[in-house]
Amino acid sequence: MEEQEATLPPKAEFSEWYNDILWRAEIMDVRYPVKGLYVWFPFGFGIRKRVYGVLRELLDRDHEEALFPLLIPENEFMKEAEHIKGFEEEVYWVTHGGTSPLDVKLALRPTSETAIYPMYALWVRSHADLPIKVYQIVNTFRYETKHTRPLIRLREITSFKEAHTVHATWEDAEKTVEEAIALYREFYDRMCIPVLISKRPDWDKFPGADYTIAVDTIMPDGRTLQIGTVHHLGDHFSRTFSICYENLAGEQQYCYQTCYGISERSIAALISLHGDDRGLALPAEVAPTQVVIVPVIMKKREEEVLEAAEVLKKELVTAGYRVKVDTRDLRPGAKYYYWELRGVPLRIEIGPRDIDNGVVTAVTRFGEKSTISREDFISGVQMKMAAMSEAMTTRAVQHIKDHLFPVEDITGLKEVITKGVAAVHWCGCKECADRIEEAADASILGTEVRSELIGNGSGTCVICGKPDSVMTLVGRSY
Ligand SMILES: Nc1ncnc2c1ncn2[C@@H]1O[C@H](COS(=O)(=O)NC(=O)[C@@H](N)CS)[C@@H](O)[C@H]1O
Repeated sequence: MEEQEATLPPKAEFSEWYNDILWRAEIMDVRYPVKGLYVWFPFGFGIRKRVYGVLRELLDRDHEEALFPLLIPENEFMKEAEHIKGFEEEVYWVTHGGTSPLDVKLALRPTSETAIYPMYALWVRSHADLPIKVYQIVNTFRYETKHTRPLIRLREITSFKEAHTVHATWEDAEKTVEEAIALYREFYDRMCIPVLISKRPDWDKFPGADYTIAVDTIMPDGRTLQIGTVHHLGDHFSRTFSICYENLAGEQQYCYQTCYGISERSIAALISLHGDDRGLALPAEVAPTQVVIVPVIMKKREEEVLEAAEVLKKELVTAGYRVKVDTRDLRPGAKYYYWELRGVPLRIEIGPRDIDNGVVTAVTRFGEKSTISREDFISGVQMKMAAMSEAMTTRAVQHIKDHLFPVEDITGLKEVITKGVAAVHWCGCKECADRIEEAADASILGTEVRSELIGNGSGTCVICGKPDSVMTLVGRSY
């Protein structure tokens, strides 16, 4: 990569900041010659690898990972009416093999229900085969016509984790929906990303689902980003694809299903929520480099300092950290900038005076400087890392609080909607929803909000004044 220029735009100019940081922190190369397709630089891929490593760790507790084909024959894709309606404008088709036209055209999976469920019909014979809890992490393709944006709105979704489960009863599927929500909460807690979980309005649920629970966060510019969804599919797909089992009475019983997905939007949120004017700030768990050691070179004792730095590195590596010693021939300030831009949580400086005093200097990514005594070095680093993640979570929660506005009338709604998410009471009827969305030039995000930041009490509808109206989030989204 050519040398990075001096500075990032301020994060307040979020769109410029976001595009710039993807380049300067070597996350995404957006120069690939197909709209909506982008290249993962090695450093960015290192973040993805660790973020999805956490996701796999959580899923592997009680799911199995599998892998289904990319290409879906038209006859299977076209089986479920609502699903088709929802995706027919977005699906890519393969029509030729070489120069020969295919007798059956093949869809590039936009999501894999219609690839997986014909196979589930073969896998489920009896009650004993249930539940199935399988996921895959693949690329999927959606011909998005809205503004594409790296990590946020792609035409090739490169990191699409999709779980597809099969159950004997509607209630078993509902229980799995709740478990999936809990898993997503735990995953985003580990990313230090606060989430707003709500039930999407019926007109915005996944095509073919009974209902959709969405996981949203609020980006620096106040717009929301949907960073996960959990769908209860009822028996819509099992009837379409004949996924059934013989029940105790010997009758054919249709199964009940769920599916839930996360994409690289999780990484867009990680970058956007924690980054600042100096660059990325990454939770230690997913930082490609967790500690950078910068030796303070003084000519007369250079060898001694470099040796001390290598000893510190060895101790950190033994303790399980990902460490770099920066011995490049650069001014210290240029080194600090380089590693801060890449979100390294902790910098250790070691010079002759530190050696003489038996300490090292520790500087967190947020600029807190302190000394750690040499004998407590590892435990000192461990405490700093934990404090950093705490600080990240606290800052991100404050950001959500600062962009969440309970309002009681349309005037209030119009005032706050450019700043963030409004919480209003809505009676649940479509007419009032249309009036809310029109007045705010924003969308109803969801009801049944599960967040300690929002009360769930009922109130009077912001449009028609009907009492017992429900707490509802309204916002502008990516
Ligand atoms: N074009 C896109 N680019 C990046 N991420 C996307 C895109 N479209 C959807 N996503 C993400 O993928 C998640 C799952 O997509 S979805 O359509 O809501 N749900 C499904 O496809 C279901 N089959 C569950 S896997 C969404 O919550 C959203 O975070």
